[in-house]
Amino acid sequence: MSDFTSLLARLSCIVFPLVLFRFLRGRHRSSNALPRPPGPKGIPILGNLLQLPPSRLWEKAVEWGKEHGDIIYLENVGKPMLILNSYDDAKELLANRSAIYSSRPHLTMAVDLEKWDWFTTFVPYGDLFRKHRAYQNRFINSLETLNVANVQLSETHAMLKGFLDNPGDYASYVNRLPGAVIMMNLYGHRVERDRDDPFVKLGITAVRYAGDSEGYFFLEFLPWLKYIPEWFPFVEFHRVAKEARQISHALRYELYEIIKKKIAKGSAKESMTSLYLAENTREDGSVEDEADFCASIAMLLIGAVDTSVTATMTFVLGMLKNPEAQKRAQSEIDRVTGGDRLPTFEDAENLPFVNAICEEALRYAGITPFTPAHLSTEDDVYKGYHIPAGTMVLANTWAVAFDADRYVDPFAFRPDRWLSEKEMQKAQGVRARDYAFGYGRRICPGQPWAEQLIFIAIASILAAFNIEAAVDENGKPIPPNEDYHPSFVRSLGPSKCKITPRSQKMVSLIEGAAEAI
Ligand code: HEM
Repeated sequence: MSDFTSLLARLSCIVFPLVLFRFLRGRHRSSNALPRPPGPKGIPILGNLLQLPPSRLWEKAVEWGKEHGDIIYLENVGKPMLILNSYDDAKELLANRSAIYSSRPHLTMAVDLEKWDWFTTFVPYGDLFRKHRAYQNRFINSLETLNVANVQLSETHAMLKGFLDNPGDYASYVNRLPGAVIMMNLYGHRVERDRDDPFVKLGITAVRYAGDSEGYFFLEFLPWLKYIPEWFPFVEFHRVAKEARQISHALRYELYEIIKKKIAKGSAKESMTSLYLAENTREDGSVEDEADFCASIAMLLIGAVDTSVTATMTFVLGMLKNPEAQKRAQSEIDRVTGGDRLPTFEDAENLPFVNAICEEALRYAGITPFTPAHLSTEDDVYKGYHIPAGTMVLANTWAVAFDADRYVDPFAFRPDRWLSEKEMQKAQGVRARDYAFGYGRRICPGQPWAEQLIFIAIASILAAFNIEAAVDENGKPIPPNEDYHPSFVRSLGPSKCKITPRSQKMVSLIEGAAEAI
């Protein structure tokens, strides 16, 4: 955001009478009600708007929590916002009371200007949301429909081959994996091994644009600013919105149209799209409910394309931070596979420590530090506080994941925490998978797909490779990269490390598996 726009935003709200009117009306109403939950004191009219940091609000909320408690109430230009720093509150409001906490706020930048209105994450609770869910659940929650496991396994083997051929570039193979699987599931589209796929790239770009739209939060509180004409000097958001609109349209329709033609020629592989078209193409060639179907599957691409990458990159980081855990997991795998085959999904139940590593990667990664905002649709009372209808509610997953009252040494990568009865008692049985995927009716529909992929990716890497810190010119280990990019979906770049096959046997197993793809 340019300084000018920011200044304009702040000044104009002081003179804008409608805002003043809303503020006065809000104050009058609240005087008769129960108190709002505690939170940092704001200033007249703007409320807490100027206290919101440009990024890492989740960390600021932890700081506020020390003074105000786990439930933090803010008001930004009269718009109520609630941050929930504890798991119990998030579960109570967003899951147990999900009948009234399952909508989404209307976002000026993302929805009005960038036209991500078809993103499931931005769709308010109602018929359209239910329709998206029905399409998504049919294929992604019942993984057998498209034989997802086979695709996940063979693309994991392609990743191992990449590690073998080009270990220094391991991050690019980790990045490729979920995109390759989901493209095959959704569209029957094969992502080439050694080339950037334009559609996966489109998906990643879309996540970036949609995530970055948060940076224009002033538009959410001063939505009339969107009417500033495009030619107005120094107004950057219109340019960004224009780019995003093109990406939004391309993502929703372009690949779908290509696949539709392939299907008509009989040259496409079975996928969510081919099954849908087979069932829903009318005699005149038109397709039932096409626009919403396109939207709900393109959203699955968005959901899948980078979230599991952060978990797998965090796993590599974890192995560099905790080499003992790596050795222990490898011995566990060798006991189950005999060291002469690659792991399969059926091995999962016999690999508790590997599962604990997956869980720790999910916790440590803090992939979505805030659950995307839920919106309350009715007035509510909680713990003696009044929560007005229309409150934007953010569950602070980052605060829960690194809560020292729940987890011993939360900033250490310690998979054994999930296997210790004593530590699980302290954690009150709350596992990373209980909060990493959100809550209630909006819970992530891709959870089973993601957990399965993360397991097979991590188990396979552990079975086949040793991951060690690289050393500098003085022979000292180079510290791993822990610098997560702080966005709506956190991401982590590669560390300088050595990735070497554990045995000649593993080399030939990987070569053989890769040839079979
Ligand atoms: C480790 C991987 C993943 C994590 C941590 C994750 C996390 C989340 C979270 C926190 C939400 C918001 C839930 C809420 O508002 O309460 C969400 C929503 C969503 N996720 Fe995921 N996700 C992951 C993988 C996936 C995958 C693989 C897919 C698709 C195959 C997917 C598709 C979606 C969709 C469509 C939504 C929107 C749901 C809605 O607004 O109702 N996600 N995810």
